[in-house]
Amino acid sequence: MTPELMKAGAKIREEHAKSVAAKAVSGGASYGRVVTPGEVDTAHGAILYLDDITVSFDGFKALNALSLSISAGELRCIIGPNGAGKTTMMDVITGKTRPDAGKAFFGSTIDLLRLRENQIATIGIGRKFQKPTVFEHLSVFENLELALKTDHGVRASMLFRLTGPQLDRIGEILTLIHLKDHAQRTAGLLSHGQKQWLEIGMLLMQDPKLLLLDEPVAGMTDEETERTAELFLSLEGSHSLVVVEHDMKFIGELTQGKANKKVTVLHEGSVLAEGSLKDVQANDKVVEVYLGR
Ligand SMILES: Nc1ncnc2c1ncn2[C@@H]1O[C@H](COP(=O)(O)OP(=O)(O)OP(=O)(O)O)[C@@H](O)[C@H]1O
Repeated sequence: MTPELMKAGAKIREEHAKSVAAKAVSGGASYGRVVTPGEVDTAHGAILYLDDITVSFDGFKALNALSLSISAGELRCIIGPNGAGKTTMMDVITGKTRPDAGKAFFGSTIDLLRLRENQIATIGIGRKFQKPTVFEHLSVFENLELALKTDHGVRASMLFRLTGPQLDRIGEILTLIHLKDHAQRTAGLLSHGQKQWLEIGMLLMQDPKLLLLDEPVAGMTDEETERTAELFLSLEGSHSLVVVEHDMKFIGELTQGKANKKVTVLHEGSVLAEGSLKDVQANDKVVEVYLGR
């Protein structure tokens, strides 16, 4: 494929993402401001805004009037005991589960509840599930390359050739995820932690604004966990991150030195407490339902 055709393809994809987001734009939230369709409007500070979200399964409320706001560039840790509703919350944000009630906005104008799951994946929300899902038989490099092609057809993917900037981008991501020296290695031969990093790299190739990370360090060694904390801290600011985790040492590493960094505790489908790690750890209700177990 020629660079011109690739550019044209990229433009079509960009237009598609814009039109998808434009369809979901709410007039009310942005009243009085000019908003470019497809742009994530964070002028009010929030990149993600959940308001009064309720999800019921056969009458049981997995989410119970959950409200949460994540600022643009923020790294928010979410903790909570098993069954607190963390996965269900991620499912609502990514369109996998429809809530019975409430609002969910990406920026102040994109109404997530008006979009389908595949549409949400194109507007800048990347989700990493707990288990790594890399292509084991391909090399690390090929996995990252493939992440660029996800919205190409089969034929276009076969003819796909990387441009200089795309090669540079893969190089940057390889460095970021500590896999520069393993670029040609078969992904299946990587350690569990390296596979997790590779999958995070694949998400980053798609340039998401918001990253949702579900228990990213489960099964990692201490050293891998520390390096993952460094990676996330390096993304903070340029990306917004929501990290669901049980590993309190990891949460400590992510919040270290920043007393005002917020940690949210979910319990029975709602926010039980929110504040610095020190504050939530000292909160009696939190100790009772979670940390004290
Ligand atoms: N599809 C479903 N049908 C019925 N109940 C469900 C369904 N999905 C989740 N639940 C219930 O909703 C509650 C919240 O589940 P969820 O998986 O969101 O919790 P979680 O905080 O992610 O837990 P964990 O830390 O164990 O992953 C649980 O009681 C769970 O059993």
